[in-house]
Amino acid sequence: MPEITLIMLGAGSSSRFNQRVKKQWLRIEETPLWLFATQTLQTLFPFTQTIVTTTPDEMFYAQKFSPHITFVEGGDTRQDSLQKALLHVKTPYVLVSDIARACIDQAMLVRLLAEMENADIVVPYLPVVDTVVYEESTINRDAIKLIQTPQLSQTASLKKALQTGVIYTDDSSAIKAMGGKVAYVLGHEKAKKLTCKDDIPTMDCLQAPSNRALVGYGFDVHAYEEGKAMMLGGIHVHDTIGFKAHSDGDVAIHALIDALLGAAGAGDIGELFPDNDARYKDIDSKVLLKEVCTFLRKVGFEITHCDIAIMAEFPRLSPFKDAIRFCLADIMELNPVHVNIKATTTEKLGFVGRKEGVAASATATLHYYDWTHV
Ligand SMILES: C[C@@](CO)(OP(=O)(O)O)[C@H](O)COP(=O)(O)OP(=O)(O)OC[C@H]1O[C@@H](n2ccc(N)nc2=O)[C@H](O)[C@@H]1O
Repeated sequence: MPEITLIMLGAGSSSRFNQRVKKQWLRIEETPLWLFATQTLQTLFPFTQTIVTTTPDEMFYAQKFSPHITFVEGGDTRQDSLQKALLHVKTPYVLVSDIARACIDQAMLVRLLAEMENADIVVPYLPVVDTVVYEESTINRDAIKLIQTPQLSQTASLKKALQTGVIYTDDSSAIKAMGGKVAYVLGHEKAKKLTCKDDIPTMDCLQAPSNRALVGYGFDVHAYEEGKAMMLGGIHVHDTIGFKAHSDGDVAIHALIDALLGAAGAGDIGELFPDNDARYKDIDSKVLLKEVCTFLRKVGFEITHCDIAIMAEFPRLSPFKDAIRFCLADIMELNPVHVNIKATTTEKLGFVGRKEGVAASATATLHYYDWTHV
């Protein structure tokens, strides 16, 4: 069995998809597209290693989906990402595909494998069936090939071809420019690339996202600190007694952020915003909440509900509950009725009862972005 590494290129900006969600993160049932495309190919061949390129800000989250994939930070261009991934390839052959081509079939891969020892690269293509006019002249359409991926290269040839510094739109162009041998095999209509949202209905291998509700839980505590304002739920609730914290100490927002991250399986607030990072010194936690909501929508979630309980003997929060609700609803772009705020004392018990600090817990509910109605 030939040793082949699979490289899946998924670090694109998804700009032409032009939705809040990036196309890489559309869910097929509960699987993000990048993992669905990867697993589709992995079921067709026992690759020695699988490498996925992703953007730096999504890397931490993508890694939570599989311990068996090598994740590599992508570059500014497809070719940059490919060259970074190739640094990790040790096998004589490499299959390079775009996660946007998610519907690859076995027969197409078999055709690529059949030619792999006869060329530097094997490339799937589609013939042109329409009449083609080039600069007002009709040209011979039989001479045209519409190139697809995945493309199967001899690793050494591909690495060498990309060293010239010239930017190519695909691997075969680079190898051809180097004088390498290119073998063409018939591709498949199904292997079309998901580029714009209107392409979705043509991707017949994609199942609709799950409609399961995903619920997360968060909890945080902060001690009082005199000499600073208290921000709670995004609202200024006291002038001279605030919270001891690296940020503004908004314990309600921190619990809410942990609940949102929990529902997505994305870890906790301290992983995203380390409390020793100068960027977050005295930061307004509303900024952190907005960043988390934007990230969650980018990676394929809709935010549907949250419920926060604040445990405090001081200050009295009833006068602020509605202001907190509307403030957080605005940041999360939620109907305020779906942002519930509760406050309770602990009947003088524990650190809250002794007025040493405030605790907050929260739940948050997410759903997968439903692309079937795009
Ligand atoms: C908001 C920030 C940023 O300014 O700081 P504060 O303003 O609260 O101080 C932080 O995100 C606030 O993170 P938070 O998670 O509440 O702080 P901590 O309780 O100290 O935990 C910090 C990090 O250490 C990890 N941690 C915590 C406890 C523990 N026994 N083992 C751990 O590994 C947590 O997973 C977390 O990622």
